[in-house]
Amino acid sequence: MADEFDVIVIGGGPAGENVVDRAVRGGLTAALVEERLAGGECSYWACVPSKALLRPIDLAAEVSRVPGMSLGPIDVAAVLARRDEAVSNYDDAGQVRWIESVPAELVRGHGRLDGQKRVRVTTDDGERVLTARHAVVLATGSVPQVPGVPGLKEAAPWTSHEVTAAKEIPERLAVLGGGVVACEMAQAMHGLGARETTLLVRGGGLLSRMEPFAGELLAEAFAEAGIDVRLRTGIERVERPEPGGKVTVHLSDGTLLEADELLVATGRRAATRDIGLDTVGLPAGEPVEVDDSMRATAVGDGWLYAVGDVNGRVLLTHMGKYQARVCGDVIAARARGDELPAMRDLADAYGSPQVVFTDPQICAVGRTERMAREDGFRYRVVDYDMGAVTGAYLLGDGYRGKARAVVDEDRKVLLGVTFAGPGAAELLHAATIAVTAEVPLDRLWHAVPSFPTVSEIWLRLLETYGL
Ligand SMILES: Cc1cc2nc3c(=O)[nH]c(=O)nc-3n(C[C@H](O)[C@H](O)[C@H](O)COP(=O)(O)OP(=O)(O)OC[C@H]3O[C@@H](n4cnc5c(N)ncnc54)[C@H](O)[C@@H]3O)c2cc1C
Ligand SMILES: NC(=O)c1ccc[n+]([C@@H]2O[C@H](COP(=O)([O-])OP(=O)(O)OC[C@H]3O[C@@H](n4cnc5c(N)ncnc54)[C@H](O)[C@@H]3O)[C@@H](O)[C@H]2O)c1
Repeated sequence: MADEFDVIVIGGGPAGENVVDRAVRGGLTAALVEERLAGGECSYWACVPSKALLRPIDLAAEVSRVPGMSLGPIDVAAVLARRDEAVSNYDDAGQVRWIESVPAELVRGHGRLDGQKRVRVTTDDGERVLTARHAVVLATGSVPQVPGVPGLKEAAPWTSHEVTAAKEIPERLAVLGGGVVACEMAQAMHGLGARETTLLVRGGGLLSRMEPFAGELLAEAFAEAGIDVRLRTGIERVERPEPGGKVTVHLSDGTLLEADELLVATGRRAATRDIGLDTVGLPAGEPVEVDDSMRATAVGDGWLYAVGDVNGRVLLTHMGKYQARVCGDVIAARARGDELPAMRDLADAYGSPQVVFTDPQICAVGRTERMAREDGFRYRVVDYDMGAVTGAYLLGDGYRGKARAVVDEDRKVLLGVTFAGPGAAELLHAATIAVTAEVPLDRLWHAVPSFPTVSEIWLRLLETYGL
């Protein structure tokens, strides 16, 4: 049986869902193919559960900084129950209702491209072939990457999938990696009761894509909390004789580390190994390269698009959703015969905003100093101690934080901003607006921050710059 739709989207995560929404708003019909749960990795095994696990730890840290306030021990069972509620108990009925309301058709099963504008879906009942009048969109996301260290795969370590869905907190947790998943989940597990948490970090610092001071502040906070961060430490071999039993990790310095669980957080790869890319002349297993309208650059006739993690541009939900809005609008405009729809992905090029939800929070948008240098800008760096702002002092004793602005000296606009400090997440969008809208600094000077908020950091940064 062949079914025809204007647009077929493979992958029902945040990116895929948003393409469907925009394409249908643009007057098209759409099918969404999903093999697991509608809502994707983000809703069930990534953003949502990880933040549900981190929130009580963040709050406990806030309370501990205010004299006269104290919290009892965290009720771990209640935290895990709230996490389960946040992921709708791994039930996607709410998402399905939303998809139906768009309206779009949800096709449950594994989708594969089958040549131009065709998608073959393996369903529980057999197979269904869908054809697209205008476009097929790949939104299959990404999967955890597990390095080929001897014994590692056989040890069946946790990845982000298992740690975000944890039913129990391991007593001793070893974490491989020093990126975002490693830092967030190490702090979550430690805060929820892991007695020994050890980060094994290949490089010289945490969060290496951020400004170096961000990782340093976080490492200090980890050390104070008793999380053992071992920099420049690789792993050579892993042993786990009993499935689910004790893990022994052989480290590059010749020592051994024993743990009850090992979390591998060493990055992700595009989920493109088994989606029929070969049928349209693309290499399986690689991200699908796209232009700024999200069209796959290597496929003729402009019918194939890719949004979200699968295109490898930026592995963040909000950026995948933004790309999806661009993509849905572009497909609808092209279907109407508009050859040059105005909608284009501009934000990725500025540098996408990101919040790492640790305590301290690490928030950044645009270019770091290193990126500004590598991209050939004539720039100046402006730093300020966030703890010296009255609003930060009032949030709690011992507030430690740092802000950095990277200024384009030729155009007098911001190239990037980083805030590292407790409760900094909500500061970030102001920075995103200033960077993306390229607000001139002498104009930004007139955006007066309220006293006594941490936002006064903006005033201090501009004063330090010389305004
Ligand atoms: C632990 C963790 C925490 C994170 N926290 C944040 C955060 O706080 N903020 C943030 O912005 N980002 C965060 N991210 C990143 C974020 O999860 C991803 O960027 C986001 O999920 C990407 O969305 P997507 O729609 O591209 O893919 P996904 O969410 O991965 O969805 C892809 C969907 O496609 C389906 N699929 C795949 N192949 C097929 C196929 N062949 N047929 C049918 N269906 C298929 C999958 O089942 C899945 O449902 C986090 C990631 C991790 C691992
Ligand atoms: N709050 C958020 O925004 C958030 C939270 C979690 C994840 N994410 C997204 O998910 C993506 C994946 O996160 P991640 O932490 O897995 O990846 P990452 O790229 O942030 O970090 C990977 C880490 O693993 C290390 N590594 C890589 N290969 C290794 C190897 N063979 N041996 C030892 N160490 C190795 C890297 O040096 C790095 O420290 C990120 O790109 C991020 O954008 C975002």
